[in-house]
Amino acid sequence: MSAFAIGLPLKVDKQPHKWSRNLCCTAATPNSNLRKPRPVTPPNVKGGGLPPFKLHVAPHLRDYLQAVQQYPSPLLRTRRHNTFVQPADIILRDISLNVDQTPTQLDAFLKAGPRRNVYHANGVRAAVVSCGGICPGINTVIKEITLCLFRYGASKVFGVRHGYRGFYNSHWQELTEESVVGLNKMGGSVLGSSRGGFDLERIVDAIETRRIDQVYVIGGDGTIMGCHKIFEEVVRRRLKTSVISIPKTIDNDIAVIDRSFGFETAVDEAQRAINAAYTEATSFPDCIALVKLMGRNSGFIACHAALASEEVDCCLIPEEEFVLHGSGGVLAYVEQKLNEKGHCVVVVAEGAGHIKDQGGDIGVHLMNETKKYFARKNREISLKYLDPTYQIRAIPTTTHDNILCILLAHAAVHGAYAGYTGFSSGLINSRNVFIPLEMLVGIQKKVDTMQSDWQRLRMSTGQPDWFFQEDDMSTDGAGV
Ligand SMILES: Nc1ncnc2c1ncn2[C@@H]1O[C@H](COP(=O)(O)OP(=O)(O)O)[C@@H](O)[C@H]1O
Ligand SMILES: O=P(O)(O)OC[C@H]1O[C@](O)(COP(=O)(O)O)[C@@H](O)[C@@H]1O
Ligand SMILES: [Mg+2]
Repeated sequence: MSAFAIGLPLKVDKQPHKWSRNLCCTAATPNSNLRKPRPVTPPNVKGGGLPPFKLHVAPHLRDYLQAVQQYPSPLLRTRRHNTFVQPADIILRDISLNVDQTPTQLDAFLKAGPRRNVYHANGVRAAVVSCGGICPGINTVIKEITLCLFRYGASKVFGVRHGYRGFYNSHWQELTEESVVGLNKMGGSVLGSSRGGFDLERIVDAIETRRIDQVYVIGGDGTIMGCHKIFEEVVRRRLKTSVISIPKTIDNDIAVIDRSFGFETAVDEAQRAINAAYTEATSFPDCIALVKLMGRNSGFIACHAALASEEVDCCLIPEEEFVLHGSGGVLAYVEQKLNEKGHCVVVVAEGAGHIKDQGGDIGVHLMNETKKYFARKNREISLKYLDPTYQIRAIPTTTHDNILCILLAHAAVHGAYAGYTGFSSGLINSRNVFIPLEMLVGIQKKVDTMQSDWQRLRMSTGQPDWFFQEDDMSTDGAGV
């Protein structure tokens, strides 16, 4: 489906530091046939023109259904005209530039929001499903999709139970304006969720036989891969059905977007565990408190929670190699902290050291190795181990996260009504946009240990760069 994401040939001003005011690039706009790009001139800004950009346009029903009809938005009855998004409104992804370098194409996305014209008539039948692990905010997303759909005049909103398998395995639950009241106060997913059970043919059969016009899929990286397959099959069958993803992951590991909903809540909740760990650590002599947090492949929760708490001495994540033993290892560093201040707080993401991949548990391993290390030295320590992993994802959202859920849900519905499909709503530079699904498929976002978040954390905790100190691994045993 790469034809949908359009690379834009651009006229680039050859003069360094001066982008042409009249710089023009070709881009498919929402009203054009995507196979026939037409020129779009970025709006002028004071002091110069916008730099060249590459607009990632979401697929549209018109791309494969020639006869698809356009209607005035039902929202025109209740909204002022100037509150609608214009077809050429875009959001840039790259806002940090080095002006000494030749400008390159900047990634841009269609701004999310309601359009004046829609491609679904009154009486839409929609389905909503949530898949994968639970996460704070799923219920708010379900509630707001439902409410927004009814504002547009939808006739039926179905909740598919327990993830993808629910498309063909169980009865669908009807969602109404009344039934979603108060959902935002509840953790988990009112529809249930699941891993596994993805049967593409049966899922799209169910969508087709139940005459579903819009499918909303709430889920993480695995779910998005499934969602993209559903979209492709829907296109293959030439169904007039918009397929939309609302990215969900507590680990914040979805590419392109600023952050996923629920992440901030999880980081907040993790603070409570770290605070408890700190209180324990400072209440006993020579006390080490160890907190294990979620993050199998990406350590964002551990990194942000440790940074925010300012009470953590050491944070271990999957993205950074480390050694436990030896003079440059984690255990020697913990000992140094005990010597300096009598306590040490360690936060570890569950994927750190990659022993989870072999079925191990890094938290338990670290606890055991720490005990053995100090026993060998005949040093009495206290060790407190906290594992709040499930606790941090089973709660409702905090304020900002709840607003994010509302934005993402509404953006998804606006995009679907505007005829877009095969896209995800998402936040880029704090603005809601439509992201073609294919940009999210198969990529997992990781903490970049060369970038500011991690470097800031190291500056704050004072923990060393383990990688450059591993020459002493041999002194008292094996590494991780
Ligand atoms: N490559 C894939 N193709 C189709 N469906 C997938 C794929 N990977 C995962 N899924 C489905 O997505 C759902 C959720 O996936 P999972 O990886 O458990 O959670 P998450 O979406 O949160 O990453 C499951 O039903 C799973 O079968
Ligand atoms: O025990 P479960 O339900 O499989 O969930 C644990 C896993 O879910 C995660 O939180 C991520 O799941 P999601 O991507 O579905 O949000 C991982 O950090 C963790 O390994
Ligand atoms: Mg996943």
